[in-house]
Amino acid sequence: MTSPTTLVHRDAEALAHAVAARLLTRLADVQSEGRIPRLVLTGGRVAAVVYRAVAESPAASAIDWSRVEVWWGDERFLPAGDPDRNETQNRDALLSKVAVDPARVHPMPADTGQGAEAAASAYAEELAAAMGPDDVDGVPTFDVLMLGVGPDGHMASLFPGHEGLRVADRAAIAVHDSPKPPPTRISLTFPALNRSHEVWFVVSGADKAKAVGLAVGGADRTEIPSAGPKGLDRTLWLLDEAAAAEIPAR
Ligand SMILES: O=C(O)[C@H](O)[C@@H](O)[C@H](O)[C@H](O)COP(=O)(O)O
Repeated sequence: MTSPTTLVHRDAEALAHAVAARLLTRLADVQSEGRIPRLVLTGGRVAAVVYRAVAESPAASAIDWSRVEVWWGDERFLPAGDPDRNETQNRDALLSKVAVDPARVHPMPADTGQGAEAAASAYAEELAAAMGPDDVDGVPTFDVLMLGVGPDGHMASLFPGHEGLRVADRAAIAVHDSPKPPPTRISLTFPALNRSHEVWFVVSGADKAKAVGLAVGGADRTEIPSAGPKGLDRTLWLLDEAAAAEIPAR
C-alpha cells in the first residue's frame, strides 16, 4: 500500500496532455521490460480527452498496441454499442485508432438480457482466467489502473454507502440503484482495484475539490470510496488546480 502522491496541472487541458504523455511512457517502459502492459481504463470526460490525446500523440507509434492488454474498472450495464457505455466511448477515443489485438481487449459484458449478476460473474471469471501464478484476489496484477472521481467521492461504480463497498470475496459485482444513471452497472471491487502497480486518479474541476480533499486526506472509504484504491507501487492523484483546491496542507 502506498501513500498518495498529488500532481497538479494548470487546467483540464494541461492535465489531460500530461496524463496522456505519462501513459505512453508507462506503456513503453513496461514493453521495454519485455512484458505486456495491463491497462485498466475509466470512463468520464477527462479520460476521453486523455485517450484522444494518446491516440493523436506522435509518441503512440512507440507502443506495440497489439501487445497491450485492456480491462475496465466499471461499466454501465447497457446494450453493446450504447453511446453511454464506457467501452463505446473508450473505443471511439482510443481503441479504434490504434492497432490493438481484439483478443487482449476485455470489455465488461453488455446487457443482452442475461442480468447484471451473471455479467459480473462472467467478468470475474475472465479476470481469473488471466491470472498468473503470483497473482491474488481474483485478478491479474495490473500495471496502470485509471479512475475518475465523482463529486460524491465515488470511483468506478462504487458509490458512498453502497453495499458493494463491503464485497471482499469477488473481483467484479453488479451494482443496482446507482445514484448516477444508468442505475445498473458492473464494477470491480476494492480487492481487485488494489491489485495494480500504479493507480492513477485523474480528476478535473471545482465540483470535485471537496471529494478529492477528503480522499487524499485519508477519509473512510465507505464514505468516500475514492479514498480506497491504492497502487502496489504508486498511487497518483493527477489533478487540475480547481480539483486540487481543498487538499489538506501537509
Ligand atoms: O460511471 C460514471 O457515471 C462516470 O463515468 C463516472 O464514474 C466518472 O468517471 C466520474 O464521475 C468522473 O467523470 P468526469 O471526468 O466526467 O468528471
